[in-house]
This record gives sequence, structure tokens and C-alpha cells, in this order.
Amino acid sequence: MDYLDLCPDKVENYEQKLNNFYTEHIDADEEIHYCLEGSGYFDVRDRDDKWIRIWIKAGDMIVLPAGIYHRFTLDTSNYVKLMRLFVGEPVWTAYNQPQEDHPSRQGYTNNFVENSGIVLQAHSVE
Ligand SMILES: CSCCC(=O)/C(O)=C/O
Repeated sequence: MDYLDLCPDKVENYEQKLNNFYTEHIDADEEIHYCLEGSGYFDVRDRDDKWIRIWIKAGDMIVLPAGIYHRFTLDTSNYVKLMRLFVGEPVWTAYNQPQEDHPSRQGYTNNFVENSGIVLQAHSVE
């Protein structure tokens, strides 16, 4: 477990980090983010490759399976504090899209997209 306090005063290379977080990528391991303060957006792809935007605020938790394409950005609050939970040692390597041959991507596709009864689908909001 670690904490990420994402604001300009507390993070080295703030702009670069934000750019990296907003570049579409996968991770090799599952990541759980619990929002302690502030807010922001996680975007994930639905099965038709449309973005689903998830707004997280204090008290919200999101589980990102290994291999899911995603990205993160702040909202107008410009601040988020996240508790990040993971199994074993944290590996913060982001694999930028496309990663169709990466084992975690193949695992995600097989387990969540092909064999899941739950269909992730984006809905447009008027
Ligand atoms: C602001 S934490 C989310 C950044 C991210 O997308 C990621 O995969 C970190 O490992």
C-alpha cells in the first residue's frame, strides 16, 4: 500500500506525471485505488473501445483489473489523494497502448471481455 498526493507542491515532475497518467495504458497487475481526498476521473474502455468516464471522490474505491486500458486525470478540484493497494511489491510500470500481446492484456481479454456475462458499455449522456 502507498499514498499518492497529487498536487503541484507535493509531487516531483507534476506535469510529466499527469501526462503519463493521462496516456492510455495497461498495468501488469491489478490496482485498487481508494480516494481519501479530492477527486478525479478514471477512464476505461468498453468492449466497443468507447471511453467510460468514472468520477471518483473521497470515499470511492476503484479496482482496475490487470490488462484493462485506462487513463487518469484530475477534475477542476485539481487535487486528489489516493491510497493505492496492490498484491506484493508495487510495480508502477505503465505499458502504453497498443499492448495486445502483453500477457496481462490477453488475460483481461479472455477473462473479462470474452467470458464475462457483464457487458461493459458506454452510454452517452445528453
Ligand atoms: C493517479 S493514480 C492512476 C495512475 C494510473 O493510471 C496507474 O496505472 C498507476 O499505476
